[in-house]
Amino acid sequence: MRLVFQFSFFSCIFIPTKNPMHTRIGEIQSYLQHNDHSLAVRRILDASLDTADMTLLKEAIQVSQSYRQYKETIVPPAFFESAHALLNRINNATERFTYQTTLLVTARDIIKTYAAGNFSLRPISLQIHTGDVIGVVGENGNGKTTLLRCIAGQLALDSGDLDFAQLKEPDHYDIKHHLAFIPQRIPRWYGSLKDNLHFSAAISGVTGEVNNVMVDFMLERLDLTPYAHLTWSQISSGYRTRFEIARILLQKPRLLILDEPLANLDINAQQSILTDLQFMAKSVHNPMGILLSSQQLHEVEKIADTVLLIKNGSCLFRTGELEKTATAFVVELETTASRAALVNALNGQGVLQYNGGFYTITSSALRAQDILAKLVKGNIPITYFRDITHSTKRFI
Ligand SMILES: Nc1ncnc2c1ncn2[C@@H]1O[C@H](COP(=O)(O)OP(=O)(O)OP(=O)(O)O)[C@@H](O)[C@H]1O
Repeated sequence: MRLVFQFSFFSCIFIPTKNPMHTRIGEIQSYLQHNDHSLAVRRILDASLDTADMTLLKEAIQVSQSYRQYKETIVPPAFFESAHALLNRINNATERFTYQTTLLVTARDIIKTYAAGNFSLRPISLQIHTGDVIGVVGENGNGKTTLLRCIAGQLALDSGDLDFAQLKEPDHYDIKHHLAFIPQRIPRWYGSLKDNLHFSAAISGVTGEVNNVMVDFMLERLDLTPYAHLTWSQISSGYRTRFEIARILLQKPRLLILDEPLANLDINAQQSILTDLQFMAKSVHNPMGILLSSQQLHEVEKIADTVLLIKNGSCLFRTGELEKTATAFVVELETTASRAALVNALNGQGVLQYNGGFYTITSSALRAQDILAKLVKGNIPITYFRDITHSTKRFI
């Protein structure tokens, strides 16, 4: 159990929230105030990166390294003092920052059929701007990877077109350097994790002292510092995913495409990597567009601006459209109660469907909270409840 030291100094901090960076800094202060230290440290690292100031970056690395010593113990006032002092300096350094989005890529009616096999990706269109997080969800074999590889320029299209707004008449080489693609199976590397990061940064033109600082930064940011000296075979597949994200981020891509990044991560790491990616995409100074595929649709829906549900190669729905088309309220429920008890509690105002493990309740009259109220009133034991009215889950 972690013991927490409450530092009253924070109650008197005030930073006006007139620009997006100030809003972010205000949020970080709130994390610190509410003892969400780990999240605060990750966000301090991100905010320092936004300043592109090596001195602030080094201080943020120190704050993060010192925090690691306090895990499982009392977090002392000195940690809060240095974190707060750094936040003030970041705030001053970002005084004139404004947030702008830029169009990165437009895919229009792209179609792909593999020469071998029967699979076709049907016409799919989408746009990605800096700051966007776009999730592609669907069951196995429905075309998520194919769509991502088409947009990454790795597969030749049968028809439709791909327009990279920032590139004039791009060839494969230009596209490859404009975006970063993290595949589902991460290729093996040799040597230590840290040496590989130094190398990766160097071939992207990051050299000298900046190379050292950026590698230390990424090691801290992706929680890799304790594993820095280890090799491929000495780290778990989840940490290989983190390594690959660190390696790619050192190249500062404008567009990041990740195929099933959650596949090897435990549930806590899934949540934190997704919220971290969302935060990095919306970086005030250096925003990027993110396109990712996953089968974890609830997790992706929590952080993505748009979610595309792919079924048999077609885009069945995308969030936003769902809200317009929803004609009934739908919830998902796990209970030990019998169907008869549920029907009785709902008093005929919902249609029940059992999907093996879960019930789905559809009602045109009752909103999720009304359904919940009726179930509670009917003394129905509930182990899981989720409103999926606006979720792509309705269509799976
Ligand atoms: N190179 C290829 N040649 C022929 N068929 C292929 C090729 N790559 C994929 N396919 C087929 O295309 C279909 C879609 O595959 P894809 O990998 O895009 O699906 P997915 O939704 O990403 O699946 P998963 O969740 O299992 O990764 C599958 O039926 C697959 O067998």
